[in-house]
Amino acid sequence: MRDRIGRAAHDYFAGGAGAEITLRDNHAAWNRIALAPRVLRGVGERDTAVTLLGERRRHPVLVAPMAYQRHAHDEGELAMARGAAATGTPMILSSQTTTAPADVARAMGETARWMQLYVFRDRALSFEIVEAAREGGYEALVITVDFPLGGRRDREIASGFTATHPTFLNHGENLSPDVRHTRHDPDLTWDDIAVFAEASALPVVLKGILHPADAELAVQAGAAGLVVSNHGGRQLDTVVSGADALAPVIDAVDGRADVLVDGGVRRGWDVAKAIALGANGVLVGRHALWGLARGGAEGVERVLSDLVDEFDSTLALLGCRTPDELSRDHILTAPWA
Ligand SMILES: Cc1cc2nc3c(=O)[nH]c(=O)nc-3n(C[C@H](O)[C@H](O)[C@H](O)COP(=O)(O)O)c2cc1C
Ligand SMILES: CCCCC(=O)C(=O)O
Repeated sequence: MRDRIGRAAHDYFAGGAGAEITLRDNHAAWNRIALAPRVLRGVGERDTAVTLLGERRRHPVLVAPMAYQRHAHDEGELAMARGAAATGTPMILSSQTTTAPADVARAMGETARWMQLYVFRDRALSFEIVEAAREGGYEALVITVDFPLGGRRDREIASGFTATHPTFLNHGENLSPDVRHTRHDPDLTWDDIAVFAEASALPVVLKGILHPADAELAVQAGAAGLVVSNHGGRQLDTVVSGADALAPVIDAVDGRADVLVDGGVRRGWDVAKAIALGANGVLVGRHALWGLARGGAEGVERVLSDLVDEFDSTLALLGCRTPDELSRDHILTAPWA
């Protein structure tokens, strides 16, 4: 993959903060959960559909927002969108998209798309994103709240990735790490959320919650959903994984908002564990990105359809016909953990 996309882009995509302890733990944490199947429950007829933000979806998987996708594949976000749409997978488009939101919306067709929002010091830039979300028929605004500034990413610093494909917001300049990591508004607070909710007239999802007390504040701020996430281990090293942070957040939210989770999700049973713990949906980041880099739209489609198929067969093997039938009764702390 390094040969295909170049070392700097590879290290930007693959890397995490610091010594990447959290990055490694994100997937390992799912493996510390053991499954406890039930048998003889008649699982011949199954349906993977779930309800997310009040809408019925074919399955609980979404594509996570990821910046600069043309650095992974020439067709970038367009190919990601086509692969996602082919599998009925909602895509969350990054603020740092290298394809116009309107073009991505067309490629998604009937499949849902959500827009991710970074709040920059230059608020006008952020309102451009909100406007594009409305115009492109995006169904939710995902405000990322774990990025007051960029994390210290040793691998990225060493290989010096500069984003050279123009993004929809930067009108021409290259995005060096210094620019990328200092445009964000570090003074953002809970009070600002309502402004964007109002401007977009869309349901707001807050992405990057790990602490149950923040989950409570998110509900109070009117969030329709939240994403339990450590940003793919890219922000602060040694923070807790999404898998481990999930249950306390679900308990704090207590059904008042949808809860999604991400970080290290690669297998159908990872998805099943998230749903069994009480999540409504799961975001997939790098796993989809490597599909894109390997094979464009077809590569994305393969990765996502395999993941959903594997989730479906996991349901059967756990004795469930629908995601609703998954519960904490199906999970244990792994004896090997
Ligand atoms: C290359 C890359 C770029 C990302 N860009 C964004 C972004 O623009 N906005 C955002 O909210 N999260 C961004 N993220 C974080 C992802 O949305 C997601 O939280 C994380 O990748 C999930 O972990 P996983 O890659 O292990 O699935 C990015 C992640 C990666 C790997
Ligand atoms: C300004 C950087 C946005 C991309 C991002 O969120 C990431 O690299 O993790």
